[in-house]
Amino acid sequence: MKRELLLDVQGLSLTAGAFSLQSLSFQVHRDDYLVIVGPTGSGKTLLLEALAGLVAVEAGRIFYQQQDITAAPPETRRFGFAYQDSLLYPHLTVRENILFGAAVQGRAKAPEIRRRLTELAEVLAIGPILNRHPERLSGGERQRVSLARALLLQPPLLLLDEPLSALDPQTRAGLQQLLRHIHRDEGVAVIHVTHDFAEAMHLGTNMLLLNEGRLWQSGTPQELFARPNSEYAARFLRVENIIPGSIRWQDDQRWFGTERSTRLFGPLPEQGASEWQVGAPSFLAIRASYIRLTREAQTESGPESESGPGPRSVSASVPALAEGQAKECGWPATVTEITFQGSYVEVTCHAGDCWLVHVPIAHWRSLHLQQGETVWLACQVSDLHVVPRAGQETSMDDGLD
Ligand SMILES: Nc1ncnc2c1ncn2[C@@H]1O[C@H](COP(=O)(O)OP(=O)(O)OP(=O)(O)O)[C@@H](O)[C@H]1O
Repeated sequence: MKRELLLDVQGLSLTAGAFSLQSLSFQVHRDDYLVIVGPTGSGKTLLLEALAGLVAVEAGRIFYQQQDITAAPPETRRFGFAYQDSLLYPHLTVRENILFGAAVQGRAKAPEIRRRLTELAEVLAIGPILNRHPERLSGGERQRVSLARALLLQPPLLLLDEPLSALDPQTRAGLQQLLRHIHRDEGVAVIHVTHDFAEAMHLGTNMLLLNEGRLWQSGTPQELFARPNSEYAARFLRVENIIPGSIRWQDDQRWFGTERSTRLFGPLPEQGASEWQVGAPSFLAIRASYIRLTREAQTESGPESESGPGPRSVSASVPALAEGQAKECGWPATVTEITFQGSYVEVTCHAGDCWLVHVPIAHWRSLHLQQGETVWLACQVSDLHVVPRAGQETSMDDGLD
């Protein structure tokens, strides 16, 4: 079935003070839940405001259902918009704030609007505060009122700017369920800015990573999670293992040679191989949860080099694989630190390079590991992912939560 294209953003650029959004292009289909992530000040709110018509676009075009709405006034766009800081009218009660859009259209007293208000008041648990004024609300209450206002007129497209950031974990989980329901069952497309990685993974069907007003990477959240396209994306998306080294060519295949331990990992998967330049300084980027930790030690082996034994290698041939089993590479390491994290245990291991491994609690219980022990680490060859090394180190302090 052909997917319905709702929003088509082509080369959108604008300037706000010293900041600029630079030629952003992306599409939103009716069945999309697009999450936008990026460090603070990367332009996420400005982008939502441009889509809503609240700031002027300097170049590029925005099409909504094939209509050019680039210069259309905000009230004609019919998008629901829940702001990060709620922006509720202080002189109006919560009820009047929620009904504001309907009142502008002369529909505040319409039976279907009243029904919708009652429904939203119930699911958002704001019934008891409908007659209060915004200054007497908590941050979480304000966010829920803001969501109710955005949802009242059942817009085809919802723009959400960190709508759940001030909520406690339980309320947040409830509202995430509500947003999923609105998206899946009411057929509402959503564009949702968030700093919360778990939220982005849970809700998003697509993801945009913005940095300094530019589109850095787009794809499904799972793609960005497993295969960030740059050192910046890997650090921002909190890939735990970013190991320096370079691409080596051996046995007609690409391998990753680490700088410190001089181990070869591979052969690297074909996917992405065209971007992996042999000899180029790069990083092996692997999630801690993609590495398997076991007690039994295996023997390392690897590609035969014409010039005799090369650096120690960890290859797909070790350990021996049954037919149909995913190819793995493995290497020995020493446990240096063990940290309990609730549902998993983070184990720091040294093998020339430092590796972080996340071991699920159920597996951990049978391991009985101590600091100083030698273990065997392994990952699927298909999970070996290489990112180019940027000119300068990027701070990790502003990544996702
Ligand atoms: N009206 C304005 N005039 C001048 N500069 C602005 C204006 N609006 C936004 N900016 C600047 O544009 C940059 C991007 O702001 P924006 O609010 O879009 O970032 P953000 O990615 O949403 O950040 P956060 O995650 O902190 O909410 C910031 O440096 C901000 O100070």
